[in-house]
Amino acid sequence: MTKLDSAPIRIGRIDYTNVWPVFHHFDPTRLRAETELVYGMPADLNRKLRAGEIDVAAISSFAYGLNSEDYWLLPDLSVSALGQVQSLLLFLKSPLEQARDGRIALTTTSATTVNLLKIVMRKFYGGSPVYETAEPCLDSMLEKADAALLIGDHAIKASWRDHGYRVLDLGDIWRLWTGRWMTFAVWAVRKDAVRRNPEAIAEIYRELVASKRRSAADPEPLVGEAVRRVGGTPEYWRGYFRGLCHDFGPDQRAGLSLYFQYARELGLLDKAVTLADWPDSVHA
Ligand SMILES: C=C(O[C@@H]1C=C(C(=O)O)C=C[C@H]1O)C(=O)O
Repeated sequence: MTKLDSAPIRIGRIDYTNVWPVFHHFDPTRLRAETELVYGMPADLNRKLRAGEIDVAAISSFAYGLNSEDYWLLPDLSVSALGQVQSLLLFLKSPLEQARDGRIALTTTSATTVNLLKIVMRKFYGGSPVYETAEPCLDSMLEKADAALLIGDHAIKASWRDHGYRVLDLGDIWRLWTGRWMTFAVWAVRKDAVRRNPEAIAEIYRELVASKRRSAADPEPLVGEAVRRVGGTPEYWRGYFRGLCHDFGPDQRAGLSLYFQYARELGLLDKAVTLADWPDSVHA
């Protein structure tokens, strides 16, 4: 065995509640493979997977589109929704008519949703705002901008505040204009990591799918933990998890393909994207 073969597999875990169903029952200590969990915001994990600092991760689906030739998708895992998500939110300080050609602050943590917002503004609303990237803090973002985009738990916590802003849910808008599902995150593995250690990746994959199934069968443990760790009510979290889908079937793939097509039309991506599943996962 070479040294590389025995290095732990580094698994990226998005530090937002939306991925909990896939990770909640995933216990790395039970695996035969040696692993290390790396927590981060989606944008950090996108960069780390690209740089080979981690091997397999939940990442922004847009980041898969940028680097698809180096990655395989772990089949049937995603963070998707048909319509409202509750954690991909544009907070409007100014009327939409003004924000459309005004100034919009984008959270540093996202890749999929910032580009979804660009598609929405250009293609659906016919606007061309100036974008600036900012740390995910609603108050400082809106000091100078007409609107602010937050995702994940930052969006959820901001939505609970008595802020007085009009709020648009990007999942809702995508469904309204396209009728499609949207996929915000996928699980991707580096092709070189699979070549080095196919059995370990297969084991990790099996355990992630098992966790997803257990969570879908009984979300209550996740609901309880979300209340304890993030706040809010059990009813809120039941509704939140119900609105998310962690499968990646034909409907989700069709929605994501349309998003990639629009992103390419607008020059946000410079090539067409093929959704390529890890072929050996069938043996996992
Ligand atoms: C549903 C969500 O999906 C996500 C959105 C992402 C993005 O915009 O890049 C990346 C991963 C997920 O966290 C969310 O953040 O609330």
